[in-house]
Amino acid sequence: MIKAGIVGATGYAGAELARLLSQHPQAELAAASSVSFTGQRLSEIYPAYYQLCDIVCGTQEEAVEKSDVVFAALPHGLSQELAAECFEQGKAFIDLGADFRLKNEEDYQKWYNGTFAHPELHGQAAYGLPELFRDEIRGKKIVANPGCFTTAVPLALAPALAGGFIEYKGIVADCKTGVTGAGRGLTQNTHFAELNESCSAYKVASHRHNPEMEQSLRRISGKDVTVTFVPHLLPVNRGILATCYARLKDGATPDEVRAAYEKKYAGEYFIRLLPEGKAADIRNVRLSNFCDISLHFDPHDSMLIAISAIDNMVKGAAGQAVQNMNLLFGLDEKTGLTAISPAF
Ligand SMILES: NC(=O)C1=CN([C@@H]2O[C@H](COP(=O)(O)OP(=O)(O)OC[C@H]3O[C@@H](n4cnc5c(N)ncnc54)[C@H](OP(=O)(O)O)[C@@H]3O)[C@@H](O)[C@H]2O)C=CC1
Ligand SMILES: CC(=O)N[C@@H](CCC(=O)OP(=O)(O)O)C(=O)O
Repeated sequence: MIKAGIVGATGYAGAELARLLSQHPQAELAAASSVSFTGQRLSEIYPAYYQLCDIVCGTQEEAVEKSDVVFAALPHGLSQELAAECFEQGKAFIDLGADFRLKNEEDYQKWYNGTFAHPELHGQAAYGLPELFRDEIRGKKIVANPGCFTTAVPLALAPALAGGFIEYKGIVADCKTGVTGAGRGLTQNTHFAELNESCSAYKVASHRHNPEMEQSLRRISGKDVTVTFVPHLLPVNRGILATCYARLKDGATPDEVRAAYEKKYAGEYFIRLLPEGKAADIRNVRLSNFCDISLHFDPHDSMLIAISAIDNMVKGAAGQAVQNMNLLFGLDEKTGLTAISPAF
């Protein structure tokens, strides 16, 4: 059994990891850490886990010591020293935060107001989006788990961009998210009365996931891709819906675009390319590690509209982190992640 530890286990992403790891047939939750709840059981904080995941929260140091793989589910900026400690001790490290996602330090400074404390570790870190960058993940000790929007948008656009079927400028990603993406702490925007029965845009064209999604799309296409990205907050707990608009190049046909998606995602268990006429829907991926993608074409304006849906807490965070753990430890990627969504 792989011994897994979660640092920041009491937050939403950490708690979701605890849920998935407690059901994993080849891993055990060996440690969970918290600053605010040290000494308390995770099931005291999240009663759904009563008698199923009663682990007592300890310190960060204990989590490292007891684990083969350490998951960090901490606010941005707190993972670099922890990664260095794990690396020194030969432990695998999977960061759910953003400290290792951006390859360019200037981008990291601009969007996260931080520096690369251990530049050599950034060189070692793999970007953990297996369906696009699987080969770089195998054999690594540090994995930067992507953010939720930065999973949904690149998966929706990658085959069209890599195949050269769409213009790489002028792409628009209009995204909706569930409120758990904001974490457990309460803010005015996530207050029930402010959120319920509404839907609002935030960080319009100024969200930190913008450079991250462009980084992935540039890597897979070799082009200087730009994306106009606008996130919106929905009054639901879970889910990301990414509606991506891109202009088709002259001569590109819907059939060949669809064929490129079929080819790229053939054999990708977690990607479900929906049949023509269906639209991706967050309800159908809820609590699962699947990413549903639907393709639509607007002939009068020569547009591709690629829509992806994921559960932000699973494929957008904890599920993908477990998928990366499976890859690092040579397990079948699907291990512990085959749950399907409830039908309604
Ligand atoms: N929610 C989501 O959909 C996604 C989240 N992520 C990423 O996962 C990470 C965690 O997010 P999320 O769970 O939503 O956030 P939460 O705010 O819900 O949880 C944050 C966790 O970090 C701990 N923590 C806070 N401050 C400190 C500190 N100074 N030192 C040590 N521990 C601290 C808290 O624990 P305690 O107070 O008990 O110590 C808590 O367990 C973030 O980097 C986020 O970007 C990534 C993808 C999606
Ligand atoms: C609703 C909400 O606030 N969502 C978060 C995204 C959470 C996430 O996936 O991203 P990180 O890991 O980069 O934090 C946001 O827009 O900042």
